[in-house]
Amino acid sequence: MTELNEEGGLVAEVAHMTPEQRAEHEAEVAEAVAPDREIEVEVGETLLEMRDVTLRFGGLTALDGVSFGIRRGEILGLIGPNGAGKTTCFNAMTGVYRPTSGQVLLEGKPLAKAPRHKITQLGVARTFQNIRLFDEMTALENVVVGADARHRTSVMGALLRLPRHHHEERQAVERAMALLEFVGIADRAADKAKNLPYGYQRRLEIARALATEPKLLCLDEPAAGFNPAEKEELMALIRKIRADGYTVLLIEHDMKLVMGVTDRIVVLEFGKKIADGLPAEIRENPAVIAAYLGVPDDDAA
Ligand SMILES: Nc1ncnc2c1ncn2[C@@H]1O[C@H](COP(=O)(O)OP(=O)(O)OP(=O)(O)O)[C@@H](O)[C@H]1O
Repeated sequence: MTELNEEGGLVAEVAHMTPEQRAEHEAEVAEAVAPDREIEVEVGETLLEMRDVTLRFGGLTALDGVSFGIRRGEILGLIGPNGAGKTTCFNAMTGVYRPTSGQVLLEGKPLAKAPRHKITQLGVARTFQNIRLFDEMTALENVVVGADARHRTSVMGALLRLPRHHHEERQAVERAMALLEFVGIADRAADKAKNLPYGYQRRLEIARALATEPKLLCLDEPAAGFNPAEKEELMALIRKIRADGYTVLLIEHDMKLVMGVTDRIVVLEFGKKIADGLPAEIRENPAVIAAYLGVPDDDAA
């Protein structure tokens, strides 16, 4: 695996590897990225459930009796025209907003009034439409901070530099490095987030969300501003994340990407769920076509 030397610099050995060594190395990285997460539900069972969720902002009903489940191990697309309530769904799942009525359940347990950091600990992580990184921190530090949400050592332990804290710190750095490699930006680990190219910043957001070892990873328009080649790479990364055992919920405006990468799609319109099915079914669904009528494919969602 790529390692830190004593000065904290990066020693990248990957470039000199044989194809066999590289495959073995990639398997090691994938292993480090997905340590044993304790997930109670089996693959294919409902991991997170939105149960009849209504969310009002004053007189505006952003979500209106929305019900759907996300199954463990799937890539679920959440689409709908602008203002349909997609981001509000994310916000309801991650504790930013409380449903006016209805429930969000993770592994069958209601999230109820759990605060945001608690929901992160329980296993729901997200990225944002507008990138939110610590600009002055390095890429590596951004990921280590993300992992901190799961750290067991107390602040006192850190101050006293207890051996366990030291050990955890080292583990956190190694895992963060593996995460950067996994998303394909390890070569810029030591650069400040603000100096990274835009595509790298988006990937860094994903690495940081994965650092919390989520059961569910929610990606909010991860391809915004990407060119076609970058979109292809992102699709490959999302598939790789799922292959590593994660469950993914994806909000995305680009129909080609959504249709190409998801197993199932839920469609919202004016806060209501209007369809839920396989990509091929959604593409043919008259209610969905009507919702998007007049909107060219590439601009839709
Ligand atoms: N904090 C808020 N206060 C008031 N209204 C809000 C708030 N957040 C969202 N809304 C409204 O709720 C509705 C749903 O918004 P939401 O952002 O969830 O839609 P969206 O499907 O994610 O849209 P887009 O594709 O444009 O991001 C919109 O009418 C929006 O203006």
